[in-house]
Amino acid sequence: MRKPDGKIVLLGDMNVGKTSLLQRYMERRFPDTVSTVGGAFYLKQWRSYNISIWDTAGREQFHGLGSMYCRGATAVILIYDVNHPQSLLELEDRFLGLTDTASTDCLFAIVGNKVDLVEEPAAEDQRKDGRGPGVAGRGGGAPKAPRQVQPEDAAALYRKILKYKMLDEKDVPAAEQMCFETSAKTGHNVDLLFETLFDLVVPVISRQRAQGPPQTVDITSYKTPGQTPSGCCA
Ligand SMILES: Nc1nc2c(ncn2[C@@H]2O[C@H](COP(=O)(O)OP(=O)(O)OP(=O)(O)O)[C@@H](O)[C@H]2O)c(=O)[nH]1
Ligand SMILES: [Mg+2]
Repeated sequence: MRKPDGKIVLLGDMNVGKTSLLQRYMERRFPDTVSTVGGAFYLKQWRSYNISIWDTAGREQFHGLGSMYCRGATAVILIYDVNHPQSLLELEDRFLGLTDTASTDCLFAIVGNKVDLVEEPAAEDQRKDGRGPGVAGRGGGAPKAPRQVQPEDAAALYRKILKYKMLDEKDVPAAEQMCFETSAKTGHNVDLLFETLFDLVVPVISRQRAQGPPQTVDITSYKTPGQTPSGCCA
């Protein structure tokens, strides 16, 4: 098997839907999942590149493995559940530090999943008593609840990440481009998320290739002070 050219890692608290998102994209379905143990990856060919996409475990006891999975990552997708504000806070508190092992030009995307469970106040959904569709939801589907996390909260986290990584907003994709709301259940924005990232990752991979392997010090070209032509204090 050819070594992957790039690596994308999914991080986030347990139950936010990392495995479901990846399966929705790769297998075009929304199967029942079991909580991930360790990690697993898919290979995706995008143009002439092979990209590995790593699903990780959100459970606390596997936390230590996260930085290993992030090693050399070209992009990290940080996932939270739009119905659980704590899962967004965890991204900053518990997961961001794991990305210290990622590539220096690593890209970041922030994803609010399970948006299908959010009760949006659309005009046609308003009941005569002025309340929304209620916990029974529209069309008798899963119970919906008012939105818990605003898109601006995700954009604020994106900017914090840029600060943490000491990146200038001018040199990286804008928050609007890198913050998504998805539903692994309905497929909403799932292709957009992965394919936007693939398109952004490709130039990073080709830039890394052009630069070649990391520079090493060539000790044969090092001159001891005795060999150096004296410049000043001889
Ligand atoms: N309604 C709804 N449920 C979802 C969605 N995505 C995932 N789920 C459900 O949420 C639960 C957890 O999903 P997983 O994909 O296993 O979550 P995970 O982030 O991989 O969890 P860990 O492997 O424990 O870290 C499952 O019951 C999924 O069916 C979504 O977009 N909408
Ligand atoms: Mg999982």
